[in-house]
Amino acid sequence: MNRNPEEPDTLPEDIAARARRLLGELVRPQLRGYALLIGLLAAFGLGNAIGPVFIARALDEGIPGAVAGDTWALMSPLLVFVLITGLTGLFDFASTRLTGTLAQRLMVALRRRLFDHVQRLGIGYHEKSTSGRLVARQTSDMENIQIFLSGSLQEMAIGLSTMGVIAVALLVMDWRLALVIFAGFVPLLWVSIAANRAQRRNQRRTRTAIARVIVQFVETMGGIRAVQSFRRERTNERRLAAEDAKYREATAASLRNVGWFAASTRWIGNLSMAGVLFTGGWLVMGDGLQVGVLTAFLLYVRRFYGPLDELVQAFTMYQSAQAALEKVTAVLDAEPEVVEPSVPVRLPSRSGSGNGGAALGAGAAPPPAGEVRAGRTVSFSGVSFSYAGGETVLPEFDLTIPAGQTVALVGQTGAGKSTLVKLLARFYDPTGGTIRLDGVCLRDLADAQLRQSVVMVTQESYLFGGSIGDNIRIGRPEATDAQVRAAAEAVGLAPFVARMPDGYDTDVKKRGGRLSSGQRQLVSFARAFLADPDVLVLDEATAHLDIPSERQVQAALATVLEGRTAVIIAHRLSTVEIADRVLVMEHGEIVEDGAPGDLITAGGRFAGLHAAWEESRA
Ligand SMILES: Nc1ncnc2c1ncn2[C@@H]1O[C@H](COP(=O)(O)OP(=O)(O)OP(=O)(O)O)[C@@H](O)[C@H]1O
Repeated sequence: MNRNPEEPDTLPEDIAARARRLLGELVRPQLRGYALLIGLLAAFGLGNAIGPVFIARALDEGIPGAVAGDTWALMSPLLVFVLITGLTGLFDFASTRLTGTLAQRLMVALRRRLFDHVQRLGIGYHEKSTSGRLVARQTSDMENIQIFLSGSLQEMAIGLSTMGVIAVALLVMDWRLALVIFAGFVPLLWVSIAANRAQRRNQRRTRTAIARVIVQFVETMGGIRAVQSFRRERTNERRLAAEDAKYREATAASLRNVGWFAASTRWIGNLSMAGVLFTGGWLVMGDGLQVGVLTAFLLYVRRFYGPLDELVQAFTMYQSAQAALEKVTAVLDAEPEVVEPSVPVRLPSRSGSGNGGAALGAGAAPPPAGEVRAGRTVSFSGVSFSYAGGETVLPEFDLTIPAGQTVALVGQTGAGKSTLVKLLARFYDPTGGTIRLDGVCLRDLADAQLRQSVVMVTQESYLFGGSIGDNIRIGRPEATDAQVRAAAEAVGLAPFVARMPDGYDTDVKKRGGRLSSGQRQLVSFARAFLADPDVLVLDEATAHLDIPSERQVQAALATVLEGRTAVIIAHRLSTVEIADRVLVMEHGEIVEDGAPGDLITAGGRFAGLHAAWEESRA
């Protein structure tokens, strides 16, 4: 399996075989349709090929018969010819329609499969692989496969079946002339094999080159603000031009190959024609071959080599589609780094109130003294971690966070705070050791239960197209409007929504572009609160908020964090004030652990950080 998320330009050796297997899997559910298609194409090829037999009959028997007064002798083969060509047209229509339908179905299945798979690939894959490459797979590569399946494949099948039927007809009519034509096959085969090899190489290069062009485009558009702010336009233009040049080069090589292939096949066809005329003329003179048979032969030779031009085109598209399918296969072969267990373990049911969203604005009753009402116990035992191929970020460490506790993680940039919470949300699995939730290893939990139990809010605050209400409801799709409003009120989003033209129905526009980054952050807060998880992770989640908004969120946090376990990463120490416990991290290790007041009194690193923060506020 290809585990390299970068999906290198040099694909694994057996990729062609794997792509064929994938195609087989996609074709299997529609085998009947394909069988019917083969029947229609064979009928079309037969009809197409059999016509000249009746023209020969009209010439050799019909005209002499008509001259002798028997008009029917000429009419009957012509009528059959008209009937056969009419039927052939029907077969052509039916096979074209069916090809289109089958191609569409296959493409939809492939597109869905790719989309579903890519969505499920781990964060590790997406952090390393550029989204532009995946866009190339879903657009340009898919388009190439589609063009081949819905057009070129049919041309190829018709061309080949016509040639097959004609070959038989030629043998029946005159085997000596037929052999002259077949002799052309030897150089034709040699040329085809050579062109096939070169074309496969060229098309793989072309696919890679176009993907790079798309990557450039997607990255530029994704970071358009940074591009314009730092005047990167020229640099990006130069980069795109360089990628375009590579694409041009790859395409030119492919076209050169098609050019010489087409020219060689045509020349071979013309040589065959000359050979048939020469041998046929000689046979007419010396062996009594009828002129009508020779005429039919010449018509056949034209029909025999006629589809070759289309075959050359179809063959180019075939190679392009094959290269595209290989690229798609490589993505489909990438395995999720975080694997769901085949037999998941369920978390024990939570003590106290369930996930009813009781905290949302309603103000939950405090737990009886000494009892933790809800939340889950989080434990790290002998956990170590390093990103793929990288240095150790977290050396072996142990940590237990009792249910219901709010822990603040502080430490310098790069200390490993985000890495620790990414492990807790199981975006990655630890390199060593075990992380447990109420004693159950995260690896043993069903994905759905894990995502329900641990929710992470980051400073990214990604909003999807749709209304503010839709975006909050992502936290819990079945939530009522009242619950959505309660969540918004809890985090201080409600006054802002009230000022929007359509309230909760206001469209947030692309990626929430209509909202300020602070407002987007409040929406993702509301979303997380509505989700009502057992464990809430806030990674710099208040970074974009102004001081009043942050205060408001903090006031809400006191209510919302109650009854659940929370891990908060914050550079602004104001957030730490609501924590029961502070962990100071340095180089992936926990160097201080205690209640905020105790740590300040102890005068260690946290006390230093706190003093500096107090000073900055003064
Ligand atoms: N996806 C990744 N691939 C490889 N290395 C990574 C990745 N993400 C983080 N790192 C590395 O892991 C180390 C810890 O990073 P992490 O983001 O956990 O730090 P942090 O304490 O959260 O920093 P900050 O406060 O700046 O957010 C850093 O050295 C960083 O370079």
